[in-house]
Amino acid sequence: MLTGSARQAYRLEAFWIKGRRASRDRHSTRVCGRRLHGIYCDQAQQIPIGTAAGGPCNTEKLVLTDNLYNYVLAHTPESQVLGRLREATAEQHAGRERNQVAPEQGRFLAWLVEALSVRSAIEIGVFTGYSSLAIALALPDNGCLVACEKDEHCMQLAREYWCAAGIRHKIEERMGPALGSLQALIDEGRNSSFDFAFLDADKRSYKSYFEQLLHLLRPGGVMVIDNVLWYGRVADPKETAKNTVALRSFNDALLHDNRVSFSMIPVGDGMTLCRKKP
Ligand SMILES: C[S@@+](CC[C@H](N)C(=O)[O-])C[C@H]1O[C@@H](n2cnc3c(N)ncnc32)[C@H](O)[C@@H]1O
Repeated sequence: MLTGSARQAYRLEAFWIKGRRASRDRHSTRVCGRRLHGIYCDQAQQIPIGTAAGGPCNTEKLVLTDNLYNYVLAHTPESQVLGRLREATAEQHAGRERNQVAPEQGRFLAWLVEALSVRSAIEIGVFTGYSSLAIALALPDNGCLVACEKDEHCMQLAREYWCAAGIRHKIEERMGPALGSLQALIDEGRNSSFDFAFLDADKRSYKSYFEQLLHLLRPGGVMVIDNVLWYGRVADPKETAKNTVALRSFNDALLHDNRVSFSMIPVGDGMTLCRKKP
């Protein structure tokens, strides 16, 4: 039984559950069945590396049923202000609330920020500010989140809740197309100054954002990239929409990128955690 904001979140996330289930089913049969990528090399250690798709994959796979997802939500702490923002987004941006990260993803981001002792963070794609708020609440009082967004309309709700949560002073807004905002940060000499980045904007620009964020992250810094499974479509060759193709290409390119180590996690719509190698 869910209460209050968790129940609301559960309703909002119903489609995520479907997307994730489809993704898992397709992923398991496709990925376990054949080798998807060639051998590449971990330059740090000069060890040839294949992918986990190369051999048998008999590990028991967990199907995230509605009941189980309900259980996950019931064990996902969410502050009241985050719950209220979720409800306000559903009311004021009805039909677009799926843009928000799921509650367990917000919690995961906040936990990473705490665990990695992040002081300076950057987010690409704010929408109504749910993930920004989760990150900023987890930052120390003198921490900073640079929040990049182009849509002034959705930022109004974000600002309202950042103020309500008492974390407005931690947020530096960068309004406008994010490629320009990131280039401005690079030009201002903020290279290698960020501990943490969260990428959640237009999918076709992910490769460009990734390159810019690599400049801005310090060595050892961590970047989290959202929607890497794109409702399971990345694993379905019949899906040829531009966003799907872009995400597939982004995921493939990472396999050969020796500047980072990474791990793809099937949480929400899929998140990849990347660490810039020192
Ligand atoms: C998926 S939503 C972000 C959701 C947010 N991270 C959350 O959890 O609430 C993507 C956002 O990226 C923004 N966006 C898309 N293209 C952009 C661009 N070129 N520059 C800046 N923001 C962009 C959209 O306006 C939208 O608000």
